[in-house]
Amino acid sequence: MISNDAELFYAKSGRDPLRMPLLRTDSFRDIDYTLRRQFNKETFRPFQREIILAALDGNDVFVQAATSFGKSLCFQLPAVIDHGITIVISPLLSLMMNQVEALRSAQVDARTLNSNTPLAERDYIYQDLATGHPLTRLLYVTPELCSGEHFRKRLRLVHEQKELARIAVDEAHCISEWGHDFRKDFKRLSWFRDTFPDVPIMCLTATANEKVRQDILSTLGLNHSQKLKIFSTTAHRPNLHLEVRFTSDEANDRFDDFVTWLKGVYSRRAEPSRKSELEARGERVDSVPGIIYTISRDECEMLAAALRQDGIGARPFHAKLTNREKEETLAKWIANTPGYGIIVATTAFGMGIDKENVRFVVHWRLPKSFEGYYQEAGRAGRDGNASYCFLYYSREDRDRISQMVMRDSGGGPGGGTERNNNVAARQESLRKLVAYCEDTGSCRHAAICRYFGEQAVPECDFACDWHKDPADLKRRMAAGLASEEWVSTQREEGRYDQYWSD
Ligand SMILES: Nc1ncnc2c1ncn2[C@@H]1O[C@H](COP(=O)(O)OP(=O)(O)OP(=O)(O)O)[C@@H](O)[C@H]1O
Repeated sequence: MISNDAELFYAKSGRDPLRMPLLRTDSFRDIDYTLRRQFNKETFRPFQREIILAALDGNDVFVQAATSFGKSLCFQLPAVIDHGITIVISPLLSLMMNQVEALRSAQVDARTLNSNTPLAERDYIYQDLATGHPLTRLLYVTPELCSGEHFRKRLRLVHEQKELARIAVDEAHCISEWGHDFRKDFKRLSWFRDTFPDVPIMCLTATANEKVRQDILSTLGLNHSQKLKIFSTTAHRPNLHLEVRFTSDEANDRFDDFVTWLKGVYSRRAEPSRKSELEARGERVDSVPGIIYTISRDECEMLAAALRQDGIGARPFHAKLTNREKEETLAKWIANTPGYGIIVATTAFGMGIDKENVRFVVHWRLPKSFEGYYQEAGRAGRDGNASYCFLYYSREDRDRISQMVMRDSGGGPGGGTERNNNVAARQESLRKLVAYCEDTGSCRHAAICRYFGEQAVPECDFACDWHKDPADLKRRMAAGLASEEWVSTQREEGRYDQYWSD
């Protein structure tokens, strides 16, 4: 039964009452006011307004947008305005926790239900859902939890009361077996559309090619939706300066090269005019927030220790540290605490990290996928200021990483179409990343946009190594890499069969 007020609202807004749970009043639809009051932001970024209005109009929405675009706001703001609860499905506990903390400090009743949730909080959330009229506005959950009958029963109850406002699937590329981060449990999210055909779904990702996008839409049952709105914006991040640095096992010069670069940055920051500008912003001359991605725990620990010995504040971050150690490192890094300028991380530290002033991201080794490279580099420059992303590439690493990708996928094809598709997709993604590294004839930004299926060539204001000096790029590659002949002899002798444990 829909109240008169609500009927009036629907008549005014043109929204279909059967399509959406009840709403509050018209005044709550002042999205600019909510942006300022609740989210403490002055203006929408390009396309955020359109996406939010499409969601508030009860549409299913697919959002593909660059890293740091501000995708979270696109479901968080409607969740604050709409009546009922929004369920946010997210693959990473750290990502959920960061978002919940930020929302709670903005006075939004957001919670998370996952394997780490304390018992008392878990009980509270289940009781809140059991009322059918939950007070929680956003509930962050893992895809695994959504498969459990206990949780599903509670959601049915909430839905019967017309209080299930929306399902938001963050990092939606994890749904697709054609994607780099495929998670089996994301496939089971088809349950939502099957069970609640009237509840809108929003899915968001920074890394989907056409095949992945189609897979996401069909898995979630959105491909035949009459009310689907697709927003696809460029992957281009113009403020990131992209560079490949070539090396080899024999040269083994990453450490010296990096330290020389970093000390050069420190001395430029120490110049009088720059120094006073930095100090006015509360920044230190000899500390630049950054992330170095390594491929293994051992390398991560050793590199952080070596940098500290050189007087550079660097801390390791990997899956084997205790939760307490990880939380402390992250908090101190975010607060720009002396000694915590650089995080040396394995890929356990990736999606969703949202520190605005990260000035560089270095890939110490070749990442395992193109998407992983883009996601991780995307942690840099989230405040829009110029930031550096460089990747150390060697052909020996290329062969080792290929071995690792084969090993991760169980040695190759065999074991079901889904798995075979994923193995093939991951190998293809790595192949394209290798081609990107060895390409000395085109803009890095253009190559990234091409990878994600964009036709238009983005503008690059000398923000990549090719645009800066194409001849130097060619020269550096020729001088820096081991020859294919050498690498293939070594490979035949099994020299690259050993790989790292991550
Ligand atoms: N309209 C806005 N005005 C100012 N800041 C904004 C606005 N929208 C979002 N932000 C900020 O931009 C940052 C990035 O947002 P968010 O974490 O949602 O990015 P994202 O698109 O999910 O990126 P990624 O895919 O890289 O994780 C956050 O710090 C967020 O608070």
